[in-house]
Amino acid sequence: MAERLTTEARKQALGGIPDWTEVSGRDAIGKTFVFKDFNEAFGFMTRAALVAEKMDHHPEWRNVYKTVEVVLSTHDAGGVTALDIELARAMNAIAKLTPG
Ligand SMILES: C[C@H](O)[C@H](O)[C@H]1CNC2=NC(N)=NC(=O)C2=N1
Repeated sequence: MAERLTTEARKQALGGIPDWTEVSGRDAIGKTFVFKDFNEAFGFMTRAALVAEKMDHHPEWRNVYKTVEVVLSTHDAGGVTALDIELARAMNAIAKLTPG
């Protein structure tokens, strides 16, 4: 099972993933993606869902029109692990492919 990252390791990893920040009040990372419209937002979610399912690592997320709020945490480990960092990176890459 993936191990929770230390505060230092988490900080360092976040430094390399644009716009992901620590969620206040819990051991998790988050980012709010804003797209051009609902179609782009849902397209992003569809692509990200396929990656998440392949990783067997799933986001907490909320969509309102063109905005997708994402929170990542490894529930089995009770905090942020390398899996969350990997999924955050993948989501940034997917969002880049989405015209918006
Ligand atoms: C049984 C299954 O592998 C686990 O429940 C997986 C599924 N997806 C998961 N997703 C996340 N974010 N954290 C987990 O601990 C987790 N565990």
